[in-house]
Amino acid sequence: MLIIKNITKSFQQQPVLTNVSLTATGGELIHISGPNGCGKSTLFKIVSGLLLPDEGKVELEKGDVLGALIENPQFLEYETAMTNLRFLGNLNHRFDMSKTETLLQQFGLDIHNHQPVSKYSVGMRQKLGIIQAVMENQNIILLDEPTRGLDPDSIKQFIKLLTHLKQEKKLVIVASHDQIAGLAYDRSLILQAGQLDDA
Ligand SMILES: Nc1ncnc2c1ncn2[C@@H]1O[C@H](COP(=O)(O)OP(=O)(O)OP(=O)(O)O)[C@@H](O)[C@H]1O
Repeated sequence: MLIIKNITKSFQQQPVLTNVSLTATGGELIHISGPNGCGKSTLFKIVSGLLLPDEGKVELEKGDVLGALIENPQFLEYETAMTNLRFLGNLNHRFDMSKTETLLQQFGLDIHNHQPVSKYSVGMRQKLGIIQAVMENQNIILLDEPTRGLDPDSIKQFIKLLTHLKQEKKLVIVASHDQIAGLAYDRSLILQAGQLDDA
C-alpha cells in the first residue's frame, strides 16, 4: 500500500505541489495526467525518495519494493543492456536472470546485443527503463511517460505487461499526457495547479 500524505513542494518559492494526498493499494492501475510542468515527475521523485518534500510524507508498508521510470532513464553508457540490468538488480540483491531475459525478449531486445547502451535508440532505452522498474518483482511501480518513443508493437507489449502486473496485484501508477489507449485504469487523476484531483 502507498500512502501519500499532504505533500507540499516548491522550487525557488514557486509552489509545484500543494497538499497532495493519495492512498493506493495493490492491484490498482492509476493514471495521472496534467499539463507540462504540473509536477508529475516531481511527485514521483518524492515518492521514490529522490527528492524530499517541504511538507508531508510518503508511507509504504513493510516489504513493499518500489520500481520507477522517471524522465530519461540513466544507464552506464558504455556497458551493454544486460550488464546494466544485472548491475541495477544486484544493488538490491534481487537480480533475476531468467525474468530479465524474458522481459528483454518480450520487448524485442536482443539479450546478446553487445552494443553499449549509448548506441541505443530513444525507444530501446525507454524499454530498458520499463524493464528495470519491474524486473525485481517490485510491487509499487511508478511509470512517467512510459510509452514515449515506443513503436506500436512495443506499446501492445507494454499493455500486456501492465495487465499482467495488475493480475499479480501490483500497484501501478502511470503519469502521461495521453491515456494510452488499451489500458483500463481503475482511477484517473489530474494534477493541476498543485492539486491532485479525480479527472
Ligand atoms: N530541480 C528543480 N529545480 C527547480 N525547478 C524544478 C526542478 N524540478 C522541477 N522543477 C520545476 O517544477 C515544475 C514541475 O516539473 P515536473 O518535471 O515535475 O513537471 P511534469 O508534470 O513532470 O512535466 P512534463 O509533463 O513536462 O514532463 C516545473 O515548473 C519545473 O520547472
